[in-house]
Amino acid sequence: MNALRRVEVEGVASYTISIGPQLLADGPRIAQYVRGRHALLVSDENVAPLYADRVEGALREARPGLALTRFVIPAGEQEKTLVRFTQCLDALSALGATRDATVLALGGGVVGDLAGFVAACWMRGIDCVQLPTTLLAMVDSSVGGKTAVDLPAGKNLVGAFHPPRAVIADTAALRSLPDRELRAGLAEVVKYGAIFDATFLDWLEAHADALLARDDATLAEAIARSCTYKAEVVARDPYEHGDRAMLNFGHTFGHAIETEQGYAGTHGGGLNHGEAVAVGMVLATRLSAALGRAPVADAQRLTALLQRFGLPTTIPAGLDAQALLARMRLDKKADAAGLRFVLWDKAGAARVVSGVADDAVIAALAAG
Ligand SMILES: NC(=O)c1ccc[n+]([C@@H]2O[C@H](COP(=O)([O-])OP(=O)(O)OC[C@H]3O[C@@H](n4cnc5c(N)ncnc54)[C@H](O)[C@@H]3O)[C@@H](O)[C@H]2O)c1
Ligand SMILES: O=C(O)C(=O)C[C@@H](O)[C@H](O)[C@H](O)COP(=O)(O)O
Ligand SMILES: [Zn+2]
Repeated sequence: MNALRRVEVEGVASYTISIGPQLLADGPRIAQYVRGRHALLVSDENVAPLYADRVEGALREARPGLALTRFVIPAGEQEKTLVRFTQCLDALSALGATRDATVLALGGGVVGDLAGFVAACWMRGIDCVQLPTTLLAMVDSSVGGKTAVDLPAGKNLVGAFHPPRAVIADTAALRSLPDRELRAGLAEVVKYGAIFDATFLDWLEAHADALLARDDATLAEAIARSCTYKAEVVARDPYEHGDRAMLNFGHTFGHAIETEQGYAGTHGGGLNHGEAVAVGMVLATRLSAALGRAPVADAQRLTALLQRFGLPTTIPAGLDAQALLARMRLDKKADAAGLRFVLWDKAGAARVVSGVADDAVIAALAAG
């Protein structure tokens, strides 16, 4: 079934997530969210050759006279930087973008986070339409308004909450996605089952083969269900003062791994975000079990599902436990009292826990 699906994100700045095939060629659908006379399409060097002409052509046809330019970065996590942020602002200046301008983020989470942050800052905030092209971006990064760039010291350390004007996920774009990136997206999909709904884990186990085979209807269902989980918690807690922090399950460990690897990611021989989160979820379940939470059987089930999706579940060789712990001190959940972790009570239930002893964290890391 290839019908259009819509998920609404409620709240002060409510918006619609549209999910379906060929939406990047749907000029009127995209144009309805472009208010002014200026638009900047931000993309990367893998995605732009595949889809930028299609989006721009459709948009120009739907909106003759629109001043539309393109800013393209090299692909990869190492490009989610303040340098690219500044260059992107320069592109808006060159365009003469006014306050009703729109940034179009065409790509994965790297492009989405960077472009969203640019939109948050230009003239103190302009519209951003997210056009996610990776599974990870469709199920997670395009939704919720977290925008950021990385610093050498830590992931997403500079950013803003800036909800998108709309999210338009063209599921046909997933056909060109490398297998490794599909699997990375599945890590964040598994996360929703782990923290919110054990029956979603049942569904993922039952549909693992169809997801890996990129069955259109199954992928669309996984995207819509993931967006629904995220939309609910983001509507309740847009600025992460409370249970939105559950979405950080596996991320304290995962971000430390990404940072310690210098954001090498897919393009530099390291773990990408989804892979690092997969390892991080396994470490978080181990830490949870050591602290008397999370039945061992549930932890084994989660690990098995991640492995079935071809995701790593152990820390890459050569990373030092003390160095990773030091990285975690700049995690955004940490406060004056120290580190806070999203720990697991059981499949489908998690909570934020303060005061976790360093020794317990080191022990979880040392077990691999
Ligand atoms: N803001 C949030 O809430 C949030 C949530 C999760 C992740 N993130 C961030 O998202 C980033 C990871 O995003 P990602 O996994 O999408 O990685 P990514 O943006 O690096 O994309 C992965 C790779 O796939 C390529 N690609 C993208 N779409 C393609 C397509 N359709 N066909 C062929 N190639 C394609 C890209 O060029 C890149 O090489 C990280 O920086 C992470 O911190 C943010
Ligand atoms: O939307 C959220 O909230 C998330 O935590 C989603 C995460 O998957 C994502 O990686 C996010 O960027 C992490 O946020 P951070 O605040 O830890 O940088
Ligand atoms: Zn994430």
